[in-house]
Amino acid sequence: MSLKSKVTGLVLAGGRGTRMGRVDKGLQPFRGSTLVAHVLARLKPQAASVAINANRNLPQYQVVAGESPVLPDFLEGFAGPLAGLQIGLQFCPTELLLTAPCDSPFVPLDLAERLHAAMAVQDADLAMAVTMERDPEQPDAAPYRQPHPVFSLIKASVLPQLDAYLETGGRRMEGFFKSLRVAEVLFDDSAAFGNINTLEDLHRAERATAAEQTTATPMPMPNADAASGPAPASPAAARPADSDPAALPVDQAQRLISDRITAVEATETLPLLNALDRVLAADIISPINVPAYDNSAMDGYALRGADLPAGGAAPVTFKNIGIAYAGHPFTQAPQQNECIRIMTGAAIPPGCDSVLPQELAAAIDGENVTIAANAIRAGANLRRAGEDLPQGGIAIAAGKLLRPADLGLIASLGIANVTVRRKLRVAFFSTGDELRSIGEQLEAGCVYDSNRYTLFGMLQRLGCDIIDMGVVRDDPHALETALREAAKTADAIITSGGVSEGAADYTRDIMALLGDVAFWKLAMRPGRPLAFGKVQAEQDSAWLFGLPGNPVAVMVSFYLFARPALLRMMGADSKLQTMQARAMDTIRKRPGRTEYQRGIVSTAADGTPQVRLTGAQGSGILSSMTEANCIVVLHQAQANVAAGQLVDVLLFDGLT
Ligand SMILES: Nc1nc2c(c(=O)[nH]1)N[C@H]1C(S)=C(S)[C@@H](COP(=O)(O)OP(=O)(O)OC[C@H]3O[C@@H](n4cnc5c(N)ncnc54)[C@H](O)[C@@H]3O)O[C@H]1N2
Ligand code: MOO
Ligand SMILES: [Mg+2]
Repeated sequence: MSLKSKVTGLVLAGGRGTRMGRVDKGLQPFRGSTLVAHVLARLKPQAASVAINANRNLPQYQVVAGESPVLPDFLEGFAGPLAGLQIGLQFCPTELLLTAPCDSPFVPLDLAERLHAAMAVQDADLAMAVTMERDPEQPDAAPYRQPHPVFSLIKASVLPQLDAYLETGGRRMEGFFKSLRVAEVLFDDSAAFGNINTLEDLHRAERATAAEQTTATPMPMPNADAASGPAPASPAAARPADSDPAALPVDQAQRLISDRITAVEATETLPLLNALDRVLAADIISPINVPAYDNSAMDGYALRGADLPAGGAAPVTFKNIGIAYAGHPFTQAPQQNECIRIMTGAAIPPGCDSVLPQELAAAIDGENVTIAANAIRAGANLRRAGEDLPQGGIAIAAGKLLRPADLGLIASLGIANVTVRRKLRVAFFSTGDELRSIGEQLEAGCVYDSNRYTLFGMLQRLGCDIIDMGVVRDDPHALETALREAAKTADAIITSGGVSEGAADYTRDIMALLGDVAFWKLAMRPGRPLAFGKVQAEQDSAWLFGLPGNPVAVMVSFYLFARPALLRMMGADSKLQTMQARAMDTIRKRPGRTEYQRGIVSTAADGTPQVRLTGAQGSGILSSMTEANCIVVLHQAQANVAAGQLVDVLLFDGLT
């Protein structure tokens, strides 16, 4: 049963509109229709049916609602959203009710899906959206959690509890929620939950181009009309007041991305030699003990430990009765004080449990081998059956990116074919009118496109199937075509450029039009702007990573955001390995953002790791990137680093 068939949508439009001069908020004109029509249009694809809760102007709401019901509160006197929720639950013909207020024209299109996922995992009665916000007055202060109780998915079965709560005179949503098991779901786009509270907010949002509202475009997606022409209003003025450009910390952005991304399902079974650099889809279970039998770790003499003098205190002489070679076992058990000449890897003869390395024999005289006092312990120099891998044990766990050692281990088990995840398809292109490809004439004001080459290299290293889509001009139609084509063929799309606020950068507008894409300003340097979300092209979709255009920023953003996400899609572990090294010089650093500085890690005279920066750290300076073998990570709260202090270092690990 699809989720949609279990969900009834409810647009909450029953308020008094106090902050909007008592006008009926939902009916305010907005982008060619009304606010409530936008919310309705965004809930409809997520629900079997949708109702509107309204207490005034019911005929007008009915016009917007069409066939859908318009439900006035059951309680008297504008009792607030809980009264709307009550009538919604009374009406709700399905298991679940999805609510959104009438002044949130940008409500996410995956609201039901994401709330439901959390509800199921946490066995909750209700799942509610939360966002991380920053105080615009105090940009350096820690972000805080902002709950959005009116954006909730609620089990219809909680109605008796709500009735009881309202009966006691309770009117606050948070108060009622205290009696429920509530799951909170972190959404990354504050603007989507930005209600339009004042007429001023409304006019500001109305003036904005559709595209600047990022995830905000109502379904169905606007056509080319909306995609043509530059954005007239300045983006800062265009976004709702609460989508403050305050920067998002790196770890939060990483979590927001990883929360949404799942591994591709499809797998394929390949001959072992073709599985290098692929991600194992199922555990490799050892069909045998490795080693399969007890064998010698040394060339020497196999003997019975019991024949060594007690405490090993005296020399002792053994009689050699035969030879065991690797592949040619000696099967006769020795008698007391007899030994067998044995080679490394040969099976230990029956009854033996110790090996004397031949160089430790005090004397060899014909078949007599004399062992000096204390030369070996009983049990020495044996490799026991199963000591590497026991039969039936997990030899390699699913999710491992197979490297040469893994191929060797799998081969040691006699396994010929392995099941791996299918390769990821990643499309990438550069954006910008100033870009020229190698071989083209470099006119004044132009630069050669380097990002496509760094991206090519990094994607290739990750083992993706790559689709190089070249340079796309700063032209809305070309960008739309490229993004659509990429969404049809690829699992992920990586673009560079156009994600900041520049006037000729159409990338943001088009990305927003084609999908549910958030534009972040991150508290980091380089790599401040980043776009992330899903681009849709009919039934197909792909995750989009819109990386900044500056040549070093694109690499750092790839490394920190795209790479872990792609690895996650590949079903692989994505942890980045850091180490610590001593700063060789002072490093200037401003608290409040994470800085990633290019460095060279080396070994100091005392053998410990040390690091120095590669020089100019501008985000366009690629030469200092090529010299580097690591990134020095200067954390958000960190200030200037004195020479000799330890700093965290991310090794490139072959990626760059
Ligand atoms: N007013 C503001 N301006 C900028 C901000 C900001 O917050 N407010 N952020 C700055 C930061 S930080 C970065 S990073 C850049 C990112 O800008 P875009 O992603 O929009 O990239 P473009 O403007 O298209 O290009 C920036 C820069 O990089 C060069 N570039 C782009 N693509 C390539 C390529 N494929 N190969 C080589 N070089 C490339 C391009 O020519 C520009 O010089 O925005 C800042 N501005
Ligand atoms: O951070 Mo931008 O990413 O300085 O180049
Ligand atoms: Mg550009």
